[in-house]
Amino acid sequence: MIHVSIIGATGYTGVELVRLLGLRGDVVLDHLTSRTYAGQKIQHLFPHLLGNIDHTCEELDLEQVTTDSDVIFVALPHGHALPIAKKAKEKGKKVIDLGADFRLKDAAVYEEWYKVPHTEPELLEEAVYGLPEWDRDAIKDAAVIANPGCFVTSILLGLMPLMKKGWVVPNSIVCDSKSGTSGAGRAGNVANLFTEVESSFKAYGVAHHRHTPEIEQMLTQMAGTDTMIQFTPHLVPMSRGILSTIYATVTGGHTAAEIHALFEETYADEPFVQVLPAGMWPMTKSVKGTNNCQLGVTYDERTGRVIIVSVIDNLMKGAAGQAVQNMNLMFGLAEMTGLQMIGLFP
Ligand SMILES: NC(=O)C1=CN([C@@H]2O[C@H](COP(=O)(O)OP(=O)(O)OC[C@H]3O[C@@H](n4cnc5c(N)ncnc54)[C@H](OP(=O)(O)O)[C@@H]3O)[C@@H](O)[C@H]2O)C=CC1
Ligand SMILES: CC(=O)N[C@@H](CCC(=O)OP(=O)(O)O)C(=O)O
Repeated sequence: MIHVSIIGATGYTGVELVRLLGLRGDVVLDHLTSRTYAGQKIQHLFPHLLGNIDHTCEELDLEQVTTDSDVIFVALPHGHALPIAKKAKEKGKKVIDLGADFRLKDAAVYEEWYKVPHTEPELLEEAVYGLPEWDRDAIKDAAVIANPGCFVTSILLGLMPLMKKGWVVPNSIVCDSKSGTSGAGRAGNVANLFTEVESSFKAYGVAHHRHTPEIEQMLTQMAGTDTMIQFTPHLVPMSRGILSTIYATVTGGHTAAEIHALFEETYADEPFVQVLPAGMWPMTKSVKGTNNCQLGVTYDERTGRVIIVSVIDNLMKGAAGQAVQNMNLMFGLAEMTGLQMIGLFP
C-alpha cells in the first residue's frame, strides 16, 4: 500500500488527485489538507465525490503528514512547496509538486519569473522534471518531482520528436495555446467569472507568461542547443482542456511523410501519447478526463514550416494525471495504473 497525502486538496488539481487516487486498492489517502475548509467533509464540498470519499479536510500538520505518508502531493500556489519538500526530504519521503517550485533549474531564473526567493537550492538541484516521455528512468529514482506546467506539457510533447533530431531551426518556434478556465485555479478572480469569459476569447501574458522559461529550458535540453520561443496563451470559454498550435521552420530536406513517421515512431510505445493519422486534427473533447495527449502534425512545403496541434486535459496530463503517472513510476507500479480511461464524449 502507498500512503498518500494531498496538500491543497480543495483546489482543482487537488480534488482531481482525490478522484484519481481515492478508489485505488493500492493507495491509502492519509491526509487531505485545506486552510479554508478544514473540518469539513470533502464529499460535501465536492458532491461528485459523494458516497465514495469520506475524508474530512484538515489543516496542514507537516510533521504528521511526513510521518504518515510515503508520498506527498503538493497542489498549492508556487512558493509553498519549498518547506514541505524540505521536511519530506529530512524524513525520507517523496514529494510530487504540481506547482512551479522545482521546475526551473536555475534559482535566479525562478526568482526572476516567480518573484519569490528559492530557499531550497540543494533540493532544486536533485529534483527531477516529471515528464515521463522525456526521462522515465530519472523519475523512477527521484525523491522530488517537479510536475510540468500544463501549457508546457502540451508544447513539449508536440515538439520533442523534432527537437531530439535537430530538425527545427531553434529560434523559429511559435507556440499559440488556448486553455479552459480551470487552468487558472479555483480561487475567485473577476477575470474568470462566467460573465467575463463566456462567448469570448482573449490572449493574456503576451510575451511574458511564466511558462516561457520552462518551455525554453526543456527544449534546450532536448535539442542540445539554446532555444528561444514565442509563446502566447489564450483563455477560452470551456472548463477543461488545452490546445496548442505550434509552428516551426524545418531544417532542410524533410518531407511531410518523414515527419509524420518520426512522430509515430517516437511515440509508438508511449501509453499516453497518441499520434493521429495524417490529415486528422485533435480536439480537446477527445482527451477530456483522460491522461492522454493527442497530436496532429503536418509539414507545409510552401512555407517550410511544420505545424503541430497538441491537446491535453489541463487537470489530467497537464497536472493530476501526470502526477499520478509519476507516482506510479516512483513506486515501481505499472505506469498506467489508475489512469486507463476513455474520454468523455460528447
Ligand atoms: N489548474 C491547472 O490546470 C494547473 C495547475 N497547476 C499548478 O498546481 C497548483 C494548484 O493549482 P490549482 O489546483 O489550479 O489551484 P487552486 O487555486 O484551485 O487551489 C489551490 C489550493 O491551495 C490552497 N491554497 C491557496 N492559497 C494558499 C496559501 N497561500 N497557502 C496554503 N494553501 C493555499 C487552496 O485551499 P485553501 O485556501 O483552503 O487552503 C487550494 O486547496 C498551482 O501551483 C498551479 O500553478 C499546474 C498545472 C495545471
Ligand atoms: C488559464 C490559466 O490561467 N492558466 C494558468 C496556467 C498555469 C498553471 O496552471 O499553473 P502552472 O504554472 O503550475 O502550470 C496561467 O496561465 O497561469
